[in-house]
Amino acid sequence: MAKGKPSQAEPSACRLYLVTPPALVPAAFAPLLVEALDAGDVACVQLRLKDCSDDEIRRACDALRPIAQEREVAFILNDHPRLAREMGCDGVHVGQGDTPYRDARKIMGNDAIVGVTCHDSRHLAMVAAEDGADYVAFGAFFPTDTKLTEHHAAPELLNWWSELMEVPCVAIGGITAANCAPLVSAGADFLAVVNAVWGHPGGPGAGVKALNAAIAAAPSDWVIDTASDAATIAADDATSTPDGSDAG
Ligand SMILES: Cc1ncc(COP(=O)(O)OP(=O)(O)O)c(N)n1
Ligand SMILES: Cc1nc(C(=O)O)sc1CCOP(=O)(O)O
Ligand SMILES: [Mg+2]
Repeated sequence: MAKGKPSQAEPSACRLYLVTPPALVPAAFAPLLVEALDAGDVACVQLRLKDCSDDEIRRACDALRPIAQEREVAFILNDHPRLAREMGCDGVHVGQGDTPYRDARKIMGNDAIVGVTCHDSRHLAMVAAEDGADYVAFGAFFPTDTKLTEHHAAPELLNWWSELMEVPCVAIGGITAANCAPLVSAGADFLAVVNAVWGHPGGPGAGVKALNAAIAAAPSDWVIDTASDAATIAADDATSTPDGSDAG
């Protein structure tokens, strides 16, 4: 995953960020990961195993990390900076209840990617960016069955962030090919998905293709429909920059 911010002039600069299912059998999952990564454009893969031992995570890293890195796709481990460093991952993702960003950075070193969950909070995102995070993640944008979520983010947050900040932003939570356009148009640099790829009825390759196509087709301009207080997108030259106090 490129650490620099993609050009604002390219509406399709938004890229896919795959997050694994929370439980998997590495030998069975490896061909599915190959299928997904060979189907289209993917910037990075996050290994997100919940309720697994360190050794189970090590075994999954050994099986899956080379598949991503051989394809120049960044391999990021969720939650575990020490394991991420030990296992040669390209980065780590930490949430607000995990190892604090500054400790994760010390463990991983300056060249690694360290991303931070910021829920729907402008304040958390500003702090993470000022501390040096490589990306901030906002969510959940839509209902999801993959994880119990307490926070709900709206596309306006992505638009505000991308107008103001250089640090890339990741959108996560219930994102599908059918609903992702407003997030792309609002300025998301990456769309992080689980079920839209691993649960796609046509298989993960079809999931990646559908998301790549939806990202490419998303309108480039962002308009707020103030009458309904909902974010709507219009493919015209109008621009709007929502500005307000921190909701988070
Ligand atoms: C890209 C991305 N964004 C958010 C999360 C969620 O992290 P966290 O809040 O720590 O919750 P868990 O994923 O650890 O359950 C993420 N993993 N990745
Ligand atoms: C891991 C995770 N974090 C979220 C957050 O809001 O921080 S939502 C989420 C699950 C994303 O899975 P799916 O694409 O299947 O909805
Ligand atoms: Mg976490």
